[in-house]
Amino acid sequence: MLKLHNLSRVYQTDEVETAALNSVNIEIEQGEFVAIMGPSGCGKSTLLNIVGMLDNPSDGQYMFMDEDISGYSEAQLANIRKQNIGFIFQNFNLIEELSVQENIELALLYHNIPAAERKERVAKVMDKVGIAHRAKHMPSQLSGGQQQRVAVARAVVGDQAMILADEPTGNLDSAHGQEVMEMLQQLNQEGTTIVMVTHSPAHADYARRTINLFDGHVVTENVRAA
Ligand SMILES: Nc1ncnc2c1ncn2[C@@H]1O[C@H](COP(=O)(O)OP(=O)(O)OP(=O)(O)O)[C@@H](O)[C@H]1O
Repeated sequence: MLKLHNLSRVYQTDEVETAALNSVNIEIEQGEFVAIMGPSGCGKSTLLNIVGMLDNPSDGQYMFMDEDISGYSEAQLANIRKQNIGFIFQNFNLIEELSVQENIELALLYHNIPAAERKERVAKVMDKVGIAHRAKHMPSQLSGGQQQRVAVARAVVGDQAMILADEPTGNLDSAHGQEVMEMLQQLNQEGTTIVMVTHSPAHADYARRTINLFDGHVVTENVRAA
């Protein structure tokens, strides 16, 4: 699915230079469920942002679906991203002015899908994540667990091949956190590639492989026995 080769990301501010990622080599196969762990500031979010094409590496190569996207323009990256990648964030990132249904449908507006089919897809995915009974609610009228379910629906409604989740359970109590993890597990079993940053060892256990970062380096990788 993707391959990072000697990839680095240096943040340059007035006085300091921070190497958030330092010559990282990572390969992720299609259909994998990978957890990224490590202490605060080790580069997890930076890594996820680059993998999600929201940020560019300072150095190194990024191959996505056998394409070297390292030198691609913003528009080219946006195109690949919209077709292939869904995002789930810790703070849900729903649009407050739009209903549940509209938040999910928004992800399809980039796909040139006729309105009737959009409605059908949105209805199907709302059913799947168990939020159909709240279709007309606004995000502020939902619990955190429900909001994250909407975010999961939005991430997959376009048949995205890969989901990037940045601490998806970070703002949820343990019961709702587990619900979200089970949803991700189910999507993975259906073939979606998942890359998830987490601080929770219990939630990392849902992944088949855990990549541990420290100071911008990959320090260890553990593969869970099947
Ligand atoms: N926009 C920025 N400008 C300057 N430095 C940055 C910027 N973003 C991140 N950094 C620095 O890069 C390093 C890696 O940050 P990153 O957010 O990737 O870490 P993280 O592992 O996700 O941390 P956390 O678990 O606390 O979210 C940190 O030292 C951070 O201070």
